[in-house]
Amino acid sequence: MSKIQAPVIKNEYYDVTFEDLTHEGAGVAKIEGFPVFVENALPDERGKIKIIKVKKGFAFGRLIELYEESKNRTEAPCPIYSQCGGCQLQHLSYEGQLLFKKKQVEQVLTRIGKLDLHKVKVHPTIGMNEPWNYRNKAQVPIGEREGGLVAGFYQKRSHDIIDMERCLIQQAENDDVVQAVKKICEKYGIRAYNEEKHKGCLRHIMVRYGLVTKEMMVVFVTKTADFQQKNEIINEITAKFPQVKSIVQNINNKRTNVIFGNDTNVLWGEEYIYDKIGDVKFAISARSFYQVNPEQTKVLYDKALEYAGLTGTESVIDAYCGIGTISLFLAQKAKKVFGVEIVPEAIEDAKRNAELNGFTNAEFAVGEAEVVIPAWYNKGNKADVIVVDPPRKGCDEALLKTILDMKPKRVVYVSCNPGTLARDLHFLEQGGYETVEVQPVDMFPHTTHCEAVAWLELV
Ligand SMILES: C[S@@+](CC[C@H](N)C(=O)[O-])C[C@H]1O[C@@H](n2cnc3c(N)ncnc32)[C@H](O)[C@@H]1O
Repeated sequence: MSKIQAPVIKNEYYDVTFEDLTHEGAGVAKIEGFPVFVENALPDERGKIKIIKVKKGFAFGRLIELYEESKNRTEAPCPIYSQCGGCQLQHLSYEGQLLFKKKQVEQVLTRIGKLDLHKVKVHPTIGMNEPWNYRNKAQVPIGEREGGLVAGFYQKRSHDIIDMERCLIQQAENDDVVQAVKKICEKYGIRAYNEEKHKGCLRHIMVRYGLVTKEMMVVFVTKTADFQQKNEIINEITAKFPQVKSIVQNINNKRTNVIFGNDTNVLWGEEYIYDKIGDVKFAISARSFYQVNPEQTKVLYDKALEYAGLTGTESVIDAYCGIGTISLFLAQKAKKVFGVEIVPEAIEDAKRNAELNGFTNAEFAVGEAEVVIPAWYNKGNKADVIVVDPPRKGCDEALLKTILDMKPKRVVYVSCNPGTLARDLHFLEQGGYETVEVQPVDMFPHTTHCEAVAWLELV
């Protein structure tokens, strides 16, 4: 069989029109039907590209010159946008980003979910009024340069750390604390961890901020437990930032890209800081999973609660419950909530959070949702409503099968990956459910990440 030749050649230049955006935010042009992906290009734009890599069914190009700009193009306000990989869509107007996310959901629901968009209402993406400074957690790698430390971000496709004073999607309070802590550590001669030599001390600084309570936590991730002059460093941080309520050390002695190690000790203050979403208060520890955009989290959880349609008589399962955030939102309106999560520490936090808010109708179990929930059902238990909020890979099939067996009248699916959402909705539709509505919520403005919540009814 003759091999099909790609109609493009590496290092050659082509004039193209961009038709679409990939889910990663690259512009898509077609040359004789052959897709070429180009960073920083937008649909409806025309320009000159250079082909930089040719693969079997597609190629990558670099934008050389724009002949015609999209009406949705805007100047990226961040001065380091082109170096940092954190945001991918700052060159697209915010309105354009919200449309892109809705379209992304619609495309996968049709292509993967086989859903008929005449029957399923996909709402416009709910965005933020002020889509900047929303992140409540800064997690910055630490490096060294002549005469000092650098705290910033890994340059795109490399492990070189670029110093950064301001991140436009970060809460300014977090940037202030990171910069000050870097300087304090510098003053006391703390050495940064060197990845290649596996030597040095400080690997990462993490700062968390409770948007409602204004409480802050500082976490030092170090190579070993030995952290010289920590008392002096703590004194300086607490004198400068009275809102810091907790200083924690995490030890990671491994040669790895994974940020945290297994050992975490409180160096000063509390083990937790607190924050509130709506009326519910949460204790957040250094390792807890807590949504990074608290303002939009409230929007997302309110929508999940609305889709759950609770009247106070229902028994509800919250699968993949983390520290019980959605569970406790549901507990406000349900008779009983049963939360399941794989991380034991998160379940301890969930139980503590239930107690903190005086909820006696929420119960939590540690384990894989696909094991715990079938076992619970086999013992004769049933839920009227099931809420799932799985990681990017979506729900395990064993859990989906149990949902089909258990037949709750409603399923609410909170998703951070439209592709797996569409796959799982298809499975549930095949088994007797009907998707009624899908609501994309912009949890991560200026990035390509897309969150959505779907409401399904048993037919
Ligand atoms: C997207 S987070 C949602 C957390 C929580 N609902 C929230 O909004 O904060 C997904 C959660 O699923 C947990 N997880 C991953 N695989 C799991 C599994 N097989 N069974 C139960 N939980 C799992 C993760 O630890 C994480 O806490």
